Amino acid sequence: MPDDNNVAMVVGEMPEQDDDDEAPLLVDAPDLPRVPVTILSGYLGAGKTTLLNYILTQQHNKKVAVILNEFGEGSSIEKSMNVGHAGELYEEWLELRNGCLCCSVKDNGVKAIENLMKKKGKFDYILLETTGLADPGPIASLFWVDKQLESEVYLDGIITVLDSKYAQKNITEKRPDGQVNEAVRQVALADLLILNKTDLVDEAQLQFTTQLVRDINSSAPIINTQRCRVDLDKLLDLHAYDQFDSQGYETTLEGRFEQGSPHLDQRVRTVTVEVRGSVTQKGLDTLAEVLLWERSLVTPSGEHPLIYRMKGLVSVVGEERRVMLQAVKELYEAEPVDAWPPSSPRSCKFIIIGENLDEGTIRQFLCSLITETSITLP
Ligand SMILES: Nc1nc2c(ncn2[C@@H]2O[C@H](COP(=O)(O)OP(=O)(O)OP(=O)(O)O)[C@@H](O)[C@H]2O)c(=O)[nH]1
Repeated sequence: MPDDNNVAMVVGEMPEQDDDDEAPLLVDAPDLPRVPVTILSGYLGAGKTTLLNYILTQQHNKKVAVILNEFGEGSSIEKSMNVGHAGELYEEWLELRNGCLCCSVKDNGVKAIENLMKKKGKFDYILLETTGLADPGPIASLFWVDKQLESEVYLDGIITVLDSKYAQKNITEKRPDGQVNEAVRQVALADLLILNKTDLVDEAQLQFTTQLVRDINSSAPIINTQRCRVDLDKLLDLHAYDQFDSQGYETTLEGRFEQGSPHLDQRVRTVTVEVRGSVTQKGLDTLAEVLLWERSLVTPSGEHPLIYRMKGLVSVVGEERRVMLQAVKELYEAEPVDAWPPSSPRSCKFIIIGENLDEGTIRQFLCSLITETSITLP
């Protein structure tokens, strides 16, 4: 049983509903050394393998493992890879000259990687390349593991590579089933966006594509590259899932009045909200239930918001520390991080990316969870 200071560390999908009003019983997670996993996402031909090759050949003093992912794709999609040696498919670990490792994993999940680590010894970093048509959401869920399960790996972030020449076409393409297409999902879930192949477009097209991408995900930094050449410090150790992205929040705020370039599918966008005051433990539970699990919020046009990604930094009644919220689809975590600065007024900040987000509806809902001063900030 945790003591009262150890509140609020929740990870979970939709739990069995309980009738009582009790706050979740939570303990602080053990702090174990763990290996970061970066998911490399991006549409077909955007430059994911080019980025991998680039990282592997840089000086970084890290023993990096590259994993070609076929998670969630059934058993045998054969992708020829050319990391290190053109055209070969690595079923087994391949050791590169600089000590880096490559392999292709067909089993699902963290366990497969942990087993591989047992066989090959620990490495410092894992890069996981997804297939060009993969939705990174379910893959992120596999690696975003409850700290209390004491996994040896943790999700550092999702990097999405875009082809500057074709991104506009890929993003605006309508799927026959009316669903949001994969290119849009890959942009929405990114913690870092690499706008690659800038040599193939002029300044006007680059700006147009940048705006298109910003309209979907206005919190992730965008880096323009040729052949994915980018400072490794900007790619690795993002800690996107264990820190609140204050810079991303500010960027989104700055960009919010510029949103609205006329791309064809504006269903997916980013909304930022700050509400002054504190939320109760019960309010936190309601937030996850209504926004993520039941999806019971209704916009004026009768749609239900679908959250792809949510990040928050909130004040919780009775908790002296700031509480960080992280969510990917239905997976949700709330964890106290650090003390509130003494002079800083208590507030709750959110960055939300998803479908059918109506800012007014979301703001009103979040205000309804606040028990103390419910002054809405501009
Ligand atoms: N002109 C130009 N070509 C590039 C750039 N970056 C990568 N390419 C080329 O684009 C092609 C596709 O790059 P890959 O790195 O294989 O792309 P990918 O995302 O791994 O491709 P898939 O795995 O098939 O989805 C290759 O021929 C690269 O050499 C760039 O900045 N400019």
